[in-house]
Amino acid sequence: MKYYSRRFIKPEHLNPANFLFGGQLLSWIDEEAAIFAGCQMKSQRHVTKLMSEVNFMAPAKQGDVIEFGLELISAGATSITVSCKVRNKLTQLPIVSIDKIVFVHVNEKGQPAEHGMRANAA
Ligand SMILES: CCCCCCCCCCCCCCCC(=O)SCCNC(=O)CCNC(=O)[C@H](O)C(C)(C)COP(=O)(O)OP(=O)(O)OC[C@H]1O[C@@H](n2cnc3c(N)ncnc32)[C@H](O)[C@@H]1OP(=O)(O)O
Repeated sequence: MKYYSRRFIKPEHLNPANFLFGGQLLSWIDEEAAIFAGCQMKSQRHVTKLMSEVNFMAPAKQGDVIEFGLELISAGATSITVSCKVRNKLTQLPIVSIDKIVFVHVNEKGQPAEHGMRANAA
């Protein structure tokens, strides 16, 4: 798995327990994974279809730098599946893991459309 962007945890990202808000992290993951999926499919028009179990393994806190790992798992005719891991940049300790995020390439009407890319399960 290759690690791409990094984010710095600031006060506005925290929940009442003073850890990184889970919804904020999921929003970042969706964005990072969608860009990764777009690069794989060479698509700027795709939607998130499914996220498998989200395993929050350890909290992140203010001042932490986290990084986003993404990997292509498989590709179908219109969809691709990627996995995501987020870890602490400094300690490398895992923060969250999602085995499957499915993106579907769509046409201008929002219907599934072939992305023209084929890959075997990695
Ligand atoms: C050059 C480029 C530079 C990069 C440039 C990057 C640009 C970066 C852009 C940022 C991009 C922003 C990304 C926004 C991310 C959202 O915010 S999207 C918003 C939230 N998502 C939605 O609103 C989607 C709502 N759902 C839908 O519209 C429809 O369900 C969908 C997704 C169009 C699919 O329609 P459907 O009728 O269910 O489709 P269906 O034909 O049954 O299946 C289509 C594919 O999905 C698969 N599938 C369907 N259900 C499932 C399931 N439950 N599990 C697994 N797979 C499934 C099927 O197997 C099929 O795959 P293939 O075998 O063809 O590969």
